[in-house]
Amino acid sequence: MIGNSIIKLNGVDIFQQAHLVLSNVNLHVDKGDFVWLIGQTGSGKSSLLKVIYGDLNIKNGTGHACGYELSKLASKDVPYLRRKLGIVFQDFQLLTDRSIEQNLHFVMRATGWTDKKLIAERTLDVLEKVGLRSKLKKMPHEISGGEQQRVVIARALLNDPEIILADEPTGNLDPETSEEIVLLLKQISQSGTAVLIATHDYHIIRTFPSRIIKCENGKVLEDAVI
Ligand SMILES: Nc1ncnc2c1ncn2[C@@H]1O[C@H](COP(=O)(O)OP(=O)(O)OP(=O)(O)O)[C@@H](O)[C@H]1O
Repeated sequence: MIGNSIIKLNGVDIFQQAHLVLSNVNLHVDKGDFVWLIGQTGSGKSSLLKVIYGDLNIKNGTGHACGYELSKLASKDVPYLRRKLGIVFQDFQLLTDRSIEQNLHFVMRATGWTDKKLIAERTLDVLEKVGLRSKLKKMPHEISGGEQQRVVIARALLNDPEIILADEPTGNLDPETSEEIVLLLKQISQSGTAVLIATHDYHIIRTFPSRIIKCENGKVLEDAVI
């Protein structure tokens, strides 16, 4: 980390194959920031997130995420970068054939946790943070959609990330449950973990006003308004 800076992109060009999706991207996200990411379908939101989690290389410019220099990121570094990022995406849902506890243990073992006592303690700790300690033994289908999303957030918190990246975290939820999820993410940001949320849900942005960045016409615009 450079000071309080968690994400720092300076003059970065982002390509999908030969197509320049976003040019001259300048973005700073600091510890504890809560940032909305908006933009029309195809405007480059996912591409920007992919750069941050090391799934897309940067061309030109300089980029840092959680202390890693993105232009020099080797494939072997990617799993370590990912441990510093909590990912809350539609594509990373819970494993349906395992309990909440087993879902969390699975990720912990995959990210290098071995001590059974520490695994058990951390599992309860993150479930406590999202208010679901009592659901430890439940299967995903035995809890609501909003509770499942809370477990996904708990899973993202396991390795004490510097930032949570969330892509449409309220996509499948009713308005009331959406507000509960965003309130939880807001509280997480207030405890020091930065939060960056890509969304098309302007209602939820109005409910939780904060900094908005927008992908538009191949640029990332700061202080966007909706
Ligand atoms: N794997 C890929 N190969 C080639 N082009 C791609 C790839 N993924 C995305 N693109 C293109 O890059 C551009 C930006 O796409 P991206 O998925 O970043 O947009 P988005 O803002 O996240 O859209 P949405 O809101 O639909 O998720 C689009 O023109 C898209 O067609």
